[in-house]
This record gives sequence, C-alpha cells and structure tokens, in this order.
Amino acid sequence: MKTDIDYMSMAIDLAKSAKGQTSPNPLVGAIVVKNGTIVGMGAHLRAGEPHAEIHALKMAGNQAVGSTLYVSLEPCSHHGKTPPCTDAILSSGVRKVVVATKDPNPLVAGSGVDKLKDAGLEVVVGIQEQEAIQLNEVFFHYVQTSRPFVTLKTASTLDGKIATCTGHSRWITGVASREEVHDLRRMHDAILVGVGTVLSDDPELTARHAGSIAGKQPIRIILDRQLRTPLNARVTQCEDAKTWIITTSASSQKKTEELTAKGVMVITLDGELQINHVLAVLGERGITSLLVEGGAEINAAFLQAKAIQKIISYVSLKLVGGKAAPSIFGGIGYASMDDAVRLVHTEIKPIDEQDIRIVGYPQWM
Ligand SMILES: Nc1c(/N=C/[C@H](O)[C@H](O)[C@H](O)COP(=O)(O)O)[nH]c(=O)[nH]c1=O
Ligand SMILES: Nc1c(N[C@@H]2O[C@H](COP(=O)(O)O)[C@@H](O)[C@H]2O)[nH]c(=O)[nH]c1=O
Ligand SMILES: [Zn+2]
Repeated sequence: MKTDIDYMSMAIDLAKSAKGQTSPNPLVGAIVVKNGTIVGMGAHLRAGEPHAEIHALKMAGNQAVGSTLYVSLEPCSHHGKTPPCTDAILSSGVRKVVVATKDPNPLVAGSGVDKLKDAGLEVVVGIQEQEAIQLNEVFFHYVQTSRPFVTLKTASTLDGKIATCTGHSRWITGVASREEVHDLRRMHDAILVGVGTVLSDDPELTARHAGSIAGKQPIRIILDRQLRTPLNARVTQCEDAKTWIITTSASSQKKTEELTAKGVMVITLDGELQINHVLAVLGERGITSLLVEGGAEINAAFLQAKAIQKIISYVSLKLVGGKAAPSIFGGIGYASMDDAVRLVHTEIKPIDEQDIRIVGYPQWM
C-alpha cells in the first residue's frame, strides 16, 4: 500500500520532468488517487498552459469524485494566464488535497489552501516539504525578490586557477563536466559573463551538446562597462541565441549602434554597473534564473555584492601553479579568514577520474 510520501514523491518527480521548460512559472506535479489506484497525473509543462492539477483532474475524469489529490505546490487561487486550480478542484469532487508546500507567490500564499478548507475539503500541508521547496528554489526566490536566482558556476584546477599564467584555459575540466555545464545552461533563462571572458575565451555561451530543448537557448548577458565587446565576437552572432550587453553611459553611441545593428540588445544603465542594480533590471525583464560563468572579476563582484544563491564548482585534479595565473575570485577579497563565506547544504560528487563537483549555498551574514 503506497503512502502519502510515496504519492507526493511521484508528484515531485513528475514536476521535475519539465525542468527548464516552465519559466517564469514553478515546476509542479499532481497525482489523483482513488481507493489506492492512481486515476490521474500531470505536470505543468509551460507557462501559459494548463497547470499540473488541471492535467491530472482531466485524466481522472469522474474518477476524481471522492479521490485524493497530491500536488507539489499549493493550488493557485488567482487568475494568472490560466484560471484558478482551486475552482477546478472544487468542481471535480475531490475529497482530500495533500500539498507539499505553500506557494509564496503573494497572489497565492495560503489563500489556495484556505479556499479548499473553507469549502469543506480535508487539506494536509507539508508532505515532502523540503524536497518541494528545493525543487522550486529558483521560482521561490524570484517571486519573493523579483530578482533572478543566481547560480555561480566555476571551473578550476585543484590549485584554484581558472587559466594558466599565459591565460590558457582549454580545457580545465573534462568532457563529462562540460556536458553537465551545457545541461545547466539549458536550465537557465540567462548566462552572464564579463567582457574579460569574451576577450580572453571568445565563448559562444550556448547550450550545445545532446538534448538541447529545440530553440530554447539561454539569453547571453555580457557586463561590459565601456562596450569593449568586439563586433566579431562569437557572442555577437545572434542567430542561435539572444545577446544583451549591459553597459554604462560612458560607452560610445557609435559602438552601441554597430552592436544593435547586429541584433544585440544594448542596455545602458546610469552610473557604475552595480550588481544588485543589474539583477533588478534583469528581474524586471523576466529573468528568473541566472547562471554566472565568470571570470574572476565578475565572480568577485558577485561575491562582494552577496548576490550568489548557489555555487556549482567543478574542480579538476590537476595543478598549474603560477602567481600570475588567475584564481576563481579576483577583486580585493576578505581580510580575515573569519570573514570567509561558508557554504551549507553541500554535496560533493566525483564526475570522473579527473573532476569533482561541489555544490553548495553561500550562507550570507
Ligand atoms: N575552460 C573551461 C571553462 N571555461 C569557461 C569560459 O568562460 C567559456 O564559457 C568557455 O570558453 C566555454 O565557451 P563555450 O560557451 O563553450 O564556447 N569552463 C569549464 O567548465 N571548463 C573549462 O575547462
Ligand atoms: N504552475 C502552477 C502554479 N503556479 C502558480 O500560478 C502562477 C502562474 O499562474 P498562470 O499565469 O495562470 O500560469 C505562478 O506564479 C505560481 O504562483 N500553480 C498551481 O497551482 N499549479 C501549477 O502547475
Ligand atoms: Zn494552478
């Protein structure tokens, strides 16, 4: 006999199956169970399309009467691009609703649960809550701060270098790690690098390799105070992916026009490029998840601004040495070891015989 936890785990797995497709909406999965039999299931697939509950209830049909609905996020109770799920649940005859976690979207935030309870349904909240919160770490951050959830991805040697003293960097990590990074890029609304990386690596910043969701390429964002991005840089070829260059009023109007003519979106901010201001602008433009890929000065700027929610570090078990070789974080740095930022909820995993991956969440004081 399956338990509430079994069914909720299935709903969460269903939600996960649409990872990378639903932005700016959350990932949600739903299962309808009648007398121990699954009679309907569904996942939210794309923003603007039906919610997970609607798919599951549709599949259940009149088997939903007297059933239990398991859903990984509190059913919505407002009219967004789609009608409220609570209305559909109430008219379906569902008797009991099990919710993994409440929806922090100010438009919902407990009102979905209240509506169902007021209508006399049995409602249970908190089954597999931690898993459900982790699943939507991006959406929960964005909907509460209106800023993108920032993941910093780094790739370095064991001695912390992101290139040799001559600037050579291809490659530090192996194919398996680099494949994972392409998957990671695909899951993000945008990738951000500094113009230094464009000048040194001339990266394409697209999610290539197997399985890329057709046509879905993250937006490439370049922080470039004086518009030094070369007109022939690969990131200015806009056939496969959009490119936004964020600059300041110090940059030349002529270069702005030349880049714009190539299809690049040049966004000019007043004054200096402050990370938190850049994030507010990206949030306003609907960027809910941002993958920062360095280099050292950009990484340092995000560290200094305490603007990193998650770090994914690939460390290659090789050594290059060199005082002049750039390390993961440039900038001034902290004076005292006591000021070091600690990572929590860490996971350390070997990728292959040469690389390990460290994932953690900076604990900002
Ligand atoms: N040099 C390495 C990295 N280097 C990352 C650079 O910032 C830049 O993204 C690369 O040049 C990849 O560019 P493209 O978008 O694939 O054309 N990143 C890694 O994960 N491993 C490495 O060895
Ligand atoms: N995707 C999803 C929910 N998403 C919630 O609804 C909001 C989007 O509404 P709309 O614009 O109509 O798609 C979104 O911000 C989040 O609060 N809710 C649910 O009950 N089930 C779902 O599957
Ligand atoms: Zn809904």
